[in-house]
Amino acid sequence: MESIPLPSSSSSCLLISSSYSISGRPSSTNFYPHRRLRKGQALSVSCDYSCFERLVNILRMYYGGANNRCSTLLFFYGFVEIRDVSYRPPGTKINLLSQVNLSIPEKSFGLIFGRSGSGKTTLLQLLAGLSKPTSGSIYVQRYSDDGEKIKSPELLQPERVGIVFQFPERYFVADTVLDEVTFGWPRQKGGLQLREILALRLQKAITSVGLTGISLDKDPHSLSGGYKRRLALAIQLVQTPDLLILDEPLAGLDWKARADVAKLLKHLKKELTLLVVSHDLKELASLVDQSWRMEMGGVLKREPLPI
Ligand SMILES: Nc1ncnc2c1ncn2[C@@H]1O[C@H](COP(=O)(O)OP(=O)(O)OP(=O)(O)O)[C@@H](O)[C@H]1O
Repeated sequence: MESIPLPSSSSSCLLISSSYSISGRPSSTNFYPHRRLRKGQALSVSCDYSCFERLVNILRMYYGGANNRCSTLLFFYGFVEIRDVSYRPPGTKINLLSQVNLSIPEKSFGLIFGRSGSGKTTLLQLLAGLSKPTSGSIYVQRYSDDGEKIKSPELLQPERVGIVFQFPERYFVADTVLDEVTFGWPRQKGGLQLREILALRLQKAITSVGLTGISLDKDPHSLSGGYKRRLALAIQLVQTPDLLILDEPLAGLDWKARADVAKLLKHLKKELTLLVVSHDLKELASLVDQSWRMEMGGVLKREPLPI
């Protein structure tokens, strides 16, 4: 981990939390290029890999000056790693996945494509913790910016993973949008703090998927196809996952809804790691940072999109 010592009188720090996002909390009014920050307001800047280095240099210049208020500038980034994972359903002799390796950086967009029946959904189910690998492991590893591993790998906790299945609207169970999003939340009255946290999470999820114009009393089944997908995303986002996996997010939508969902995914990529299985390569191509082909027999190969 790189740490740049800055004046000891400083009381706030700027933290680079991954190779793609930068966040900080100024202790007093501060200027960030083109932006004034109020006391206590968090700064979050996202960029794709190509602009990361430039952004870091700007931050070094800006926060490295004599009047800066940062005590440290830390660089580290995390990867979700799948190592040598094989999967054979219990009671069978067929390997559906064979020595799969995959590494996806935080806050990036990975896409897995490949023929029907090759094992893509099976891999997503392992990532979501719905089944366990027969061998191999799935974990989160943090690295410093010089590529050194920081502490031991952490197991990828299923509660930190959101999964949106193919045609998620088929699994809607509630009569209102609000009940659908908050399904499974504690029904007893929690403390004020818990209720505030839940209300904030709800508001953030609804806003980030663009459902603010929709009444929370509306029947989820009466929404348009695109809005049903937004709702399915909100249901997952409200759990604040680190990794969101999506199985065929554009399937069955008309062209307008497909374009809307693709735009929404582009927006979500700034906030969390997305791993998507899709046959809709052209529509998602502009979002993709890394792609893999799943070959029959569950063999995964890193490969550019064939378009
Ligand atoms: N529990 C199971 N027992 C035996 N075979 C299974 C089991 N689950 C899935 N399969 C088989 O594993 C193969 C891979 O299925 P999977 O759904 O992962 O493929 P996929 O690449 O996602 O396909 P598609 O693109 O059509 O969704 C298929 O041949 C499927 O029939």
